[in-house]
Amino acid sequence: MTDHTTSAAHWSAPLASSPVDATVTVPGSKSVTNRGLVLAALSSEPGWLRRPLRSRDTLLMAEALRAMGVHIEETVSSSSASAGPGAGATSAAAGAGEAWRVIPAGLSGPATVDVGNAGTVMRFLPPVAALADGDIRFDGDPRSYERPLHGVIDALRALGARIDDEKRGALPMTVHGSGSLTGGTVEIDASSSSQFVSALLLSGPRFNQGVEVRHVGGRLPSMPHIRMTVDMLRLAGAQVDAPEDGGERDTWRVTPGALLGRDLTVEPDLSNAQPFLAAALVTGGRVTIPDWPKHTTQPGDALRRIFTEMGATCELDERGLTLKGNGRVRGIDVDLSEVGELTPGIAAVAALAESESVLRGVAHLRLHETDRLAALTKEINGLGGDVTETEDGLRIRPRTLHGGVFHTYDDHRLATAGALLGLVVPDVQVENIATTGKTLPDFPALWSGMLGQPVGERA
Ligand SMILES: O=C(O)C1=C[C@@H](OP(=O)(O)O)[C@@H](O)[C@H](O)C1
Ligand SMILES: C=C(OP(=O)(O)O)C(=O)O
Repeated sequence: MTDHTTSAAHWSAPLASSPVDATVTVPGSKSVTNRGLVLAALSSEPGWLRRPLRSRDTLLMAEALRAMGVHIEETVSSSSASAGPGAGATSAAAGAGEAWRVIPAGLSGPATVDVGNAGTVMRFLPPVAALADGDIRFDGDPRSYERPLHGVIDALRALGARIDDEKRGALPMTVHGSGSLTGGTVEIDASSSSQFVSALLLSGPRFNQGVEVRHVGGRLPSMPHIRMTVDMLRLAGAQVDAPEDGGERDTWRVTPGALLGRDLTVEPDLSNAQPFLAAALVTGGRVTIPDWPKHTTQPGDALRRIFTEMGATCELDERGLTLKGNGRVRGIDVDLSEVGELTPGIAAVAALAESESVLRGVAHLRLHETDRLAALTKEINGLGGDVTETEDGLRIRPRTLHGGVFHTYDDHRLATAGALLGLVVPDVQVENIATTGKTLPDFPALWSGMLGQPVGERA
């Protein structure tokens, strides 16, 4: 966690005056949208992405692919957020009917890619760049220089790519694409990010020999995200052998072959549904998220189990997922390795619980948007909490919290965690709420809408 002193305006988190009762339509999944864009760009024919997420991370992905020659046509509605038909009903930017048409073209440089602080862009695109004809320069936010990338760089070199990485294993760097990549078998240590594996698999069908990726090293985090990669590759026509099909442990094989243009509708982002569901849990209210998929590889689906253990009841039916709270929140002892991106939101709920929580298996969060373990500890304790960092997670003990500034370190999930605390703790000021735009466009309006407040009243 770097010391953060930007003077971005503070946002007065609205306090819930009564139990939340709302239906909240959340925008599309970041992880599905960015995989969908990459696969469509590598296809042999045009495809559609319907209800894509339009947020900083996905717009950076689209812009980067355009810079390499891909055509992406957008149908965008005029308003970015609107209050729903009644108090407490609200919908988001990526409304139904919006779509991106992706028309692949010969990938070429020279081009520059701004990765921002998007793990999916900085990891998924270097293999794409290796397939381009020309130099592709990668740069991004200062934090992107600190996030691990060595697994992708070393693997691409082993598979035949030429890369100049001035800082060795990190951004900024230039991939000298030669129009094709040999491919083959490669060993990587992906214990710092599952995105290393996903990155190599996504472009694998286009490598001359395909790719076999073997993870060697500590525990691989975020396995559902790797399953998402495998599922989406198969949907696009790729042949993939994965460990869950009885294959070798920690080994994936992608056969070379053409990818097909698809018409894909993006699921709502279940991890971004988290603050809204948590709002129902901590206020003893009720929130429904429409279009919650019956089957999904998104890690956010684990919220049904985790929040139930923390005291909620969850019901999945034709209206979507409805979570009800009863006004009491239990602590939890849980391994979050598979669903690391849910940690900030769970930590915020745990800080409001009646009993102790232990969150385990998430040491790799120290290398996310910020050092999330240090940031959560400092900020929750800054509001009077009792959080200690463990080797691989957090221990959170019940304490009565008070108001104050909740710093967010350019981390969207820190910002939504602060908003949640401010729902029940008076006078919480969240620093730089706009950072939520990394994956969740216009969060303040969605939050106000959930509370039945006129949009923008508190923003
Ligand atoms: O592939 C993906 O879409 C993601 C994988 C995970 O990354 P890590 O394995 O680096 O945690 C997750 O935390 C991130 O938000 C999205
Ligand atoms: C870790 C996250 O993002 P990224 O895709 O930048 O890794 C996240 O969204 O929680």
